[in-house]
Amino acid sequence: MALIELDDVRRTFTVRAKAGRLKREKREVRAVDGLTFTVGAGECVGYIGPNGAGKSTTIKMLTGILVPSAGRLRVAGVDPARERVALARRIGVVFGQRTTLWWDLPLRDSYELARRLYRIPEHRYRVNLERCVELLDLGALLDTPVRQLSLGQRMRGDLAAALLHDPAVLYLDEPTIGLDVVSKGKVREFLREVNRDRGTTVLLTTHDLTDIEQLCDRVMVIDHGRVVYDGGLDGLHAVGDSERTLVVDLADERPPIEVPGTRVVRVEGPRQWLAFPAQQSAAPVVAAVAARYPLVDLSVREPAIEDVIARMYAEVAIG
Ligand SMILES: Nc1ncnc2c1ncn2[C@@H]1O[C@H](COP(=O)(O)OP(=O)(O)OP(=O)(O)O)[C@@H](O)[C@H]1O
Repeated sequence: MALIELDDVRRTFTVRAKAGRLKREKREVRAVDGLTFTVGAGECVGYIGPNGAGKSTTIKMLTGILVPSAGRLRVAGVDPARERVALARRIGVVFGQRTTLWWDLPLRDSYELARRLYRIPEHRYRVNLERCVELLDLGALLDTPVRQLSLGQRMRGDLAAALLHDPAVLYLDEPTIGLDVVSKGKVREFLREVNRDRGTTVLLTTHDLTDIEQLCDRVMVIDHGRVVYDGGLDGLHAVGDSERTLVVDLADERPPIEVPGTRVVRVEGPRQWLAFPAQQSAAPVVAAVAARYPLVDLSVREPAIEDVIARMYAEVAIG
């Protein structure tokens, strides 16, 4: 069942740009330019793209904050802009950059307010709160005012607040931004649990590609308001022509070695770096090196997803 459905959704903004000393001209910006896709129940989808690609505009339309200029949009069967109250019961939203919690209130009171706002049945509220408190390690923080929480603690508090009413869909906008490695790990672990065990559908916007690697089976890349890639991470490597690297420690220093299907990209003493296409298995390359040269050690390095996407953006810009 599709929980998020977009059919040729568009959103334009009219901006006034300076044209000469006194004149101002109206110009149309196509922030979202014909998006058509669906997200099925239980999926965790990474929604990524360069700055200004149209990600926030999409999320704002999905939360009913912005009305599309054209096209059809449904979230859990609801038209977001027309049925905002019904939608609020079905979605949870977490913005890494700002909190939905009451700044001066202890976490506990913010949650109590959410209970009343969403009219969450007492029993369900208690079960959900207990679960979030345990998984997010919030027990010692419940009586602390939000303004006294660290960024990582506040983010964990926000995640709990977004899930108390059992939403079917969770939108996450940069949920790990500014967090240290340990806090990022905790947030990701929790999100994995929410997606896998509760079956909550997740749409995740992030510039941190480790979030995507660790959480999402499907990635959508958007640029200039259009989908330019929709598929798995592996496929993204193929589209971006990415390369893996075999790092070999030879028994002695040599000029760049010659192995079919690879090229030496770096030499440092007896260590050489051989690049080969990411979709290709490393096994034949390893076998070919071992058959021709005396080896001490070797390892394979995966391509950085950042590089893959940068290449893809470059291709899109050129094409
Ligand atoms: N309220 C607005 N008025 C005019 N133009 C807007 C408005 N909101 C967004 N835009 C324009 O629409 C385009 C898409 O913006 P959007 O914020 O959706 O991108 P984004 O992918 O979320 O970028 P980022 O990664 O920087 O957050 C940009 O060109 C932006 O300048």
